Amino acid sequence: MFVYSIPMRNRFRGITVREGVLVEGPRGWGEFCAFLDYSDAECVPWLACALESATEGWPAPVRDRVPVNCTVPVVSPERAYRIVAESGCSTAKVKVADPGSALSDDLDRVAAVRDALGPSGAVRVDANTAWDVDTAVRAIRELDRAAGGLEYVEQPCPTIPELAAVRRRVDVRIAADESIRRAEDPLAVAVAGAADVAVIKVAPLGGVRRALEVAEACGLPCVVSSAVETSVGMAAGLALAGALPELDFACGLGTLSLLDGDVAGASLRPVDGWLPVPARAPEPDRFAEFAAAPATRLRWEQRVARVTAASPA
Ligand SMILES: O=C(O)CCC(=O)C1=CC=C[C@@H](O)[C@@H]1C(=O)O
Ligand SMILES: [Mg+2]
Repeated sequence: MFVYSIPMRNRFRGITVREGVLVEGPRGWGEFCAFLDYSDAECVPWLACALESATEGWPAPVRDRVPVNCTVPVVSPERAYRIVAESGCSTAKVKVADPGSALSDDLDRVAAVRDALGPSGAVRVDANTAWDVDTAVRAIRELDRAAGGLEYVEQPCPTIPELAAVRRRVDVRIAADESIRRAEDPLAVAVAGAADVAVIKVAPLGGVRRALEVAEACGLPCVVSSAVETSVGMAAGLALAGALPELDFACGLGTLSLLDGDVAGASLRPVDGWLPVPARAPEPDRFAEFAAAPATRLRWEQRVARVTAASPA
């Protein structure tokens, strides 16, 4: 079991360092990297995903490469422009509604992203549950204008009824993310008519097979998105995107660019907006450069032991 610690190039999801555990099994390597604010119970599917990669392997893919969006953190318009221009992607997801920035900052950021993409690119935004219904309706209309049209808005509000209420009042697609990955019942979203798109993440949903079941059962077009893993964990996200019967949207699997390093020399970085679907995770042959400090290693070893104890036999 390896415990890694990698600095991030930009603050994203409230963190500036990415930590996690690499586990090896008969089918190769898996990554367990649930964010530190997750409870042991919430970590159970994340560990199951890592163990699936290491011990079972993945279902056969139906495609050999997938389109990828670039991900724009809460950065200046100038930096946002450079991130998109350098990414080679034709779709960009922009983080908005961060507590530390105003709507005007978000409007400037999405306008710069549109400038970098040109008129044919796709712009999506992610509010991570930050707004109430009225604020969401107002912000979405302004962001839609500033972006020259939005592909979709991800999780504008915290609850399914709020998503449904916003969806009735705006002309932009609504994507559900937290309502799927942190929900007791990931399928409630579709039942409530609360979203047009389902964001599916392989680790929080418990692995490729479980995520494929959720995708099929929710009956919505799906977007595969990462949890900001290293290339080891990213491979499982690519295996999911590779095995989905339909792939309607570019995948949020370009997040290695958010990390200032990678445990694998064969890094899964998009080329011209595409990533290959790998048969197994790349070897973490650069792990030694990112080995976590002893106290961090012990904390993660103890977390893995607790989550293993909390996992069904
Ligand atoms: O989907 C993407 O473009 C990248 C992944 C991404 O946006 C996220 C990863 C993990 C947690 C969140 O910060 C965020 C999300 O909400 O989708
Ligand atoms: Mg999201």
